[in-house]
Amino acid sequence: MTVPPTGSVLLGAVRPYGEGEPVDVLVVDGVITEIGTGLTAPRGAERIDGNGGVLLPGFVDLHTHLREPGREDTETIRSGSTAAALGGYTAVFAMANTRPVADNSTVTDNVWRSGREVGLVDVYPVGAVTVGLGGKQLAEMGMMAGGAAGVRMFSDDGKCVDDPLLMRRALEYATGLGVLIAQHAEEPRLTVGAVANEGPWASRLGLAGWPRAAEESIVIRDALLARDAGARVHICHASTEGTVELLRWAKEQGIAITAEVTPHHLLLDDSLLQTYDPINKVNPPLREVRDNEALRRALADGIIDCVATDHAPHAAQEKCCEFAQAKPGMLGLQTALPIVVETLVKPGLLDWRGVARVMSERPAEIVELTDQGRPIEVGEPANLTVVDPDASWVVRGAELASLSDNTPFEAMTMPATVTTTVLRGIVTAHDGQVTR
Ligand SMILES: NC(=O)N[C@@H](CC(=O)O)C(=O)O
Ligand SMILES: [Zn+2]
Repeated sequence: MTVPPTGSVLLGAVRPYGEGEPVDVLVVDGVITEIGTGLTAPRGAERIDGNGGVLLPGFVDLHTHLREPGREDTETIRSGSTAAALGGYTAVFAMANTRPVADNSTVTDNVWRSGREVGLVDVYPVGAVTVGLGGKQLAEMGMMAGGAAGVRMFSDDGKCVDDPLLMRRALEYATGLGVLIAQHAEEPRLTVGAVANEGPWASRLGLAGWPRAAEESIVIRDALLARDAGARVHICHASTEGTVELLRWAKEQGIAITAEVTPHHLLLDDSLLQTYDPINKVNPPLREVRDNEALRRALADGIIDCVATDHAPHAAQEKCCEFAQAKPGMLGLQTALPIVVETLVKPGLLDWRGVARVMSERPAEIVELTDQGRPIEVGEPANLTVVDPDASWVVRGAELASLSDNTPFEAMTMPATVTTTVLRGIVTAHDGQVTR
């Protein structure tokens, strides 16, 4: 593996974890070398004024869809990396449901190399669990794990590995390889034709319901499979109150299960469907207010480990048709942090240390990254994000860096802004612009 480039920068007047008086943070060759006041930038180092902003470890997204290869009209590794850097991310995990599917090391290594070439964020390819996401035959996980990309997470996301025996084998195989399986928990026999949360809104609007049991039955099944296999399992985009209770139970039993929640499942509920606007169509579907509340509490108390965006770009023509025909998925990279501020920081459920935990530290731990999600201390790698906690802005899909516009937060006011992102000492984004 080639050594990645590093940079030197002086971040002036920042508040690590939003605590105390502003300090300067000096980064030399990608490593934090000094934290104090009145520091001067060595020759060649850039100086960025943090204006008293909150300094956090760079965010790590375990669930991003970059659409390259195959649908470069909707997102590329470059455009998605740009959105990620502007959103405060220093690492993203690019899901395998590309065309061709990332079920072999040629694809995963190419995604890895392209991410490095762009250089705005570390792009970690996720390998498919099964060949072609077909759910029938295990993919060559060992080859992908052993390739240049060193794939560390596998998922058929977009589809569930619904065959229990195959899932059991995948968990056993992954354990041997020391990698993680992330499950899109959806029992497909319960969601035939389903497009909206099963509940009063779906009934009223005549939309086919996606029952909670479709998610929860797979969550509990996979917890038990992981228990028996002595394996770790990660649950993608948890969306229901019931899933929270099952995760709580499984964790109490000592089962090695982790889970993520998306910003949209923290903030939005299925009453939005009354507009019939397919912009609000997503998998799993937007649920109910009680689910939003349960998911927020679960994130605050650690039952849900982290926030993941499920950034899912789609072309305008795939989002403007009938609700039932539209593609599911919504953008997320540039709005994730402000939504965490809105739903957790403002109500007092999380402080900035907690934000660092759910956006950076836990996701890095889950995939065993040793250079991300690290404490802001001398000697640590400088993957960092500066947030202006009071700079509000209005979301305009057309102005986001993604090649697609499908944000459900159009025209909403976001309460906070990522101002600077630093990857190994290289400023990748500052004041709304990427640097490369
Ligand atoms: N979440 C979605 O609604 N869509 C994702 C797939 C997925 O994450 O399940 C996509 O690839 O578009
Ligand atoms: Zn999914």
